[in-house]
Amino acid sequence: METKETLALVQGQAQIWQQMIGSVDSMALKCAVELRIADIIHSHGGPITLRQIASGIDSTSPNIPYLARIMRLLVCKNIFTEQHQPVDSGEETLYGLNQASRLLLHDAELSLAPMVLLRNHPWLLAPLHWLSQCVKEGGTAFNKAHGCEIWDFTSKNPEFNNIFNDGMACTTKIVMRVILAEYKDGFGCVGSLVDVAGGTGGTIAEIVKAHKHMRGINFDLPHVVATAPMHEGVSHFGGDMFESIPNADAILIKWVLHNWSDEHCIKILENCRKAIPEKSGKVIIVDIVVEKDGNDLFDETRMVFDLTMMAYTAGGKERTELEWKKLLEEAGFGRYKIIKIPAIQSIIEAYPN
Ligand SMILES: C[S@@+](CC[C@H](N)C(=O)[O-])C[C@H]1O[C@@H](n2cnc3c(N)ncnc32)[C@H](O)[C@@H]1O
Repeated sequence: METKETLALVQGQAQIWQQMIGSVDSMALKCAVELRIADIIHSHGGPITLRQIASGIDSTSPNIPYLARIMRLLVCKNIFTEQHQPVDSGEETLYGLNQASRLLLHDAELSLAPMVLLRNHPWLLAPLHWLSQCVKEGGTAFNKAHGCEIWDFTSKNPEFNNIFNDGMACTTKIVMRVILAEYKDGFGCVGSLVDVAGGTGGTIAEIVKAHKHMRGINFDLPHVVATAPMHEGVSHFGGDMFESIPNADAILIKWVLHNWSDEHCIKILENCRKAIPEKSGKVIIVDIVVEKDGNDLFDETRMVFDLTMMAYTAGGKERTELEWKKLLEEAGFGRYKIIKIPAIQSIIEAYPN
């Protein structure tokens, strides 16, 4: 009979093994995206055999046993489906798409494939090896790994800049679908909207498309807007949010403040306040609100995001409601409202005093 101690030893091992090899799961996911496995299955219009997947891979001699092992893990992780059908020689396995692998399609309207490639890029994985050093002596893991801060790195490295912007743009499409559905009234009376640190303008383009009365301004660093495509109803503006922000009725700032320390956020939010009307203006923050004991589908992911902010940015973090309240008060926003949406982020509307 198993004693309490042996049971605890088994359970403890299982927990640690699972946590220890979690990075292999991410690598298998990256492998599937690089090999375009979801796209190959999709192009056949339904579940296919391993050989059919292999024949779609960009290689003259794909290793089918290796592919089988990758697929076995991804089926076990519920990323692809598996079904068995009888054939003359026994049975064969057919691999299909589900709600998760459909998000790995490269050319789909909604895809997380570019984000999988960004998050698992060696340039973003390297800083994670420096976490313990950061705990011992402070500093930024990204800087320790690469010798500069992340925004200097993106400005000097066009390849990483593109990978970064593509990753951001694909998640924008997904969260924007939710925001446009859940926050229609919030944009209704806004005549002009600046998207602060809006990347290549995908977010503001979607909002202007849905709210034709609105004038959209995409604001980001000059090297980012330099590569941004034209969007109808949107003008691009290159600049530095720590200096000044173009004037508008309202400001959107999505997935930006979590990159910065409280001191930096206060400076950005003060510049936001100067750019909007004192009485009718509002700042629409789209960012994570951490709930330690929550039971939402994204709660654990939100906490992991906090560690990535710690690794990649100088002082960035995911904040609890109390931390947001304090930050907004210090930047001169006396009132705020949190609107929960079915996404990793929430909407925080902040009004000037
Ligand atoms: C995490 S991305 C978010 C992009 C976009 N808001 C989104 O949700 O996809 C942060 C953005 O901040 C921009 N950024 C960094 N420093 C900035 C500054 N000083 N002024 C304006 N934009 C800045 C970066 O270029 C990048 O596009």
